[in-house]
Amino acid sequence: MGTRRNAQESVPAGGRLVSRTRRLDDAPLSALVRAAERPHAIWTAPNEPAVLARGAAAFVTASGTDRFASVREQAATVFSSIDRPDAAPHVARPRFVGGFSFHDRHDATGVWDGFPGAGFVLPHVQFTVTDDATYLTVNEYGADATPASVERTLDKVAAAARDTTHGDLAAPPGVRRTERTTDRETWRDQVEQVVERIESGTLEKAVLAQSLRAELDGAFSLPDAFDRLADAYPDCFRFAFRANGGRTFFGATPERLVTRHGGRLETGALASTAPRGDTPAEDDALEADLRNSEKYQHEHQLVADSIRDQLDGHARNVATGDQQVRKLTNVQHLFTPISADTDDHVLALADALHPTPAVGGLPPAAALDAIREIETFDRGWYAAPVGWFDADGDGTFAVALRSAVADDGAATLFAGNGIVADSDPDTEWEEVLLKYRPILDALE
Ligand SMILES: C=C(O[C@@H]1C=C(C(=O)O)C=C[C@H]1O)C(=O)O
Repeated sequence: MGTRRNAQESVPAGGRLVSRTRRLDDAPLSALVRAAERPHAIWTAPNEPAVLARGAAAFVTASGTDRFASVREQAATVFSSIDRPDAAPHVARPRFVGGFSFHDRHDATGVWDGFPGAGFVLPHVQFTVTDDATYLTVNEYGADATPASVERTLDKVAAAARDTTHGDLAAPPGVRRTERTTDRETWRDQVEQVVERIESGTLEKAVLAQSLRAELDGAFSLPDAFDRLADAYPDCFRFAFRANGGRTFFGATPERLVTRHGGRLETGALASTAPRGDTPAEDDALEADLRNSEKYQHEHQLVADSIRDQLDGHARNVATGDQQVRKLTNVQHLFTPISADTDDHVLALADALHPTPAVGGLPPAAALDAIREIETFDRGWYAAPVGWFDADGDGTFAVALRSAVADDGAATLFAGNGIVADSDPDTEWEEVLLKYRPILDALE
């Protein structure tokens, strides 16, 4: 993402962070995204402000098993020098936005060229969009950052934002041709391999995924794709991150990894999937099957129990809410909300929780081995944490599902499903295909 800096030169020492905020007249996110041309990052989540990042005041990268802690340390260096008026609106405070790779060992090559093991941008120009207002925050970091230069940028960007008009939603680019990393036969074989490992007692559950390359008829437009996802998946976390070479990783995921706000954390288990019905009666019947199925309940319970275990040492007073069914446009899932008290930084919580067995499996190490050995594509940032954090350690991370990485002419989509002892390869295949729908519908 963002700049060409590597880990060693991520954050120059001895800088200071100057941050100033101004409230703008009505400027909706969609119009700002259209005007931004090449935003570094876009983040929207249910019940929290949206963040749009243009340019980088600082960019931190990291790799390997320590990448969560490394990002936190580098960001702390930047935040420690902050010059920002006490009266500045808290909602528009500077936030790092970015994400992680799924695996500890990650190669930023192929479609993932430009996406490091961890990459977070502190926006130079940061728009924070709430239900009531849009704020413009300008951040500058360096030995020569001054309030005067920040104010000049504020003037310029605020004037340009006043002239921002909404612009029209164009027709989607259209998909000319699709190509799978995994054909149906290979998928059957992969599911059987997982089931064999489960039967031999080394594994309880593993999530198998695949990818789909879609060649586009027209040019990919992030603002259009983003607007379409907003219409179809209003309750999801929508995100987009742009890498150096010009590729964009984007999606609309229903899965919160964790939110930390003050001393409270919110997470949950989202696992087990059924299609939506064509009629209300059919939909109710599918929901009843999901709720009453021993297989789906087992698969779901493994995730909920594991999340509580993963929070051990990071949270107190862990409370589990009643199981619900989350209905999305394409599928329905079992969902169990979990909340707790915590003193940890959101990055420490994301580190502890990633990957939950909703996208990895159990036991965790055996599941990750199975995924690495059996899957025939590179997960990159798919199914990994994406989100934001601030100077206080508050933030939100979502699990980057229902996602794709796109350049001008093609998009690679990702989708997977949990495999347990009694999984049927053909049923799993159909469920996986449904998970491509959000992105395919935004492109076709
Ligand atoms: C792996 C994906 O989804 C995950 C797997 C699910 C399942 O196994 O039923 C359900 C929701 C997600 O936790 C995906 O969307 O690619």
